[in-house]
Amino acid sequence: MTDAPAPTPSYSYLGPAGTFTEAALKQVPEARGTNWRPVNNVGEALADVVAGRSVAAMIAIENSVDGGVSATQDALATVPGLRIIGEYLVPVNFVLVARRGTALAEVRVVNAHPVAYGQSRGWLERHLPAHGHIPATSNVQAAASLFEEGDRADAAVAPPGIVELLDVDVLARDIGDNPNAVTRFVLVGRSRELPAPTGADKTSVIVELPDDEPGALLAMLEQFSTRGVNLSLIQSRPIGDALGRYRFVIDLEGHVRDERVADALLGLRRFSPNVIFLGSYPRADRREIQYHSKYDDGVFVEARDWLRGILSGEPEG
Ligand SMILES: O=C(O)C(=O)Cc1ccccc1
Repeated sequence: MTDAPAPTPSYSYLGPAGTFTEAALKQVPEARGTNWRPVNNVGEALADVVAGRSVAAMIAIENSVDGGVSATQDALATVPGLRIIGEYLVPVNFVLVARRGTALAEVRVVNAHPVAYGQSRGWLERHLPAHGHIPATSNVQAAASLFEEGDRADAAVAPPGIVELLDVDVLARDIGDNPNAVTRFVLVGRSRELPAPTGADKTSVIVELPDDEPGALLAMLEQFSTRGVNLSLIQSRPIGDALGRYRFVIDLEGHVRDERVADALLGLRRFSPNVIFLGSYPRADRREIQYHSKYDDGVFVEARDWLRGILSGEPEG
């Protein structure tokens, strides 16, 4: 009897095909030749991972113009059991498209993904000052909706590649507020296995501050500064249960297998009522992490050995 072949794994991404999220997934070598599941939102992508329908999901987490994608940050804070396993960067720029024959002067209402809208607002306000906005689930869906019955929009903000997918006129190119805009995506799975350190890693955590403790924010930051750990992102998000309660989404330079990072996480864990470890993974830009030699692994190991010696009554050498 022969074993049945293992089922082809699936990866979830914000669809339909042609989105920037799909471009990010194309950068993942392990995803080649697998099933790709187009979904409508971050929640659906992560639910696929939690239920085991997909091994991982590609989700947008931050862009250089509009900042953190709050739906993603909040989902990572509240859906248990998720791990970030990789980071990918995609340059983004946008075109304004319409059904064939539409003139720019006729555009009253624009379909756009909220994050894309946030990045094209300057152009839209200058050229279509009285426009209305209808939110779309993705950049490609914004344009696809123009062909759906009952859609009230005259134009859509979409990726330049949309012209290969849909029969549209391009009313304007490069309508993004920043021509060098980049979106950062993360690949999120469930595996507890830590990727090996590469020397160019990031670690993501979400940390809650203790209530009503003066200086708590400073105490949190000291955990990093006293171990020479640099942060590449720190952003607060409301916890949502009461005014004035926040959690911090933090990306730090290094891998949890680096002694200085592990020691900083121990410090965080002692002080914070809730620390969520979201993963250690290679940085998208593969830039090697620089830190002072006084935070080398060997320095932490030596200090531990010294203490162990004291506790076990060894003579000091
Ligand atoms: O992946 C897409 O195309 C999206 O719709 C999400 C998005 C929105 C804006 C910038 C990058 C990704």
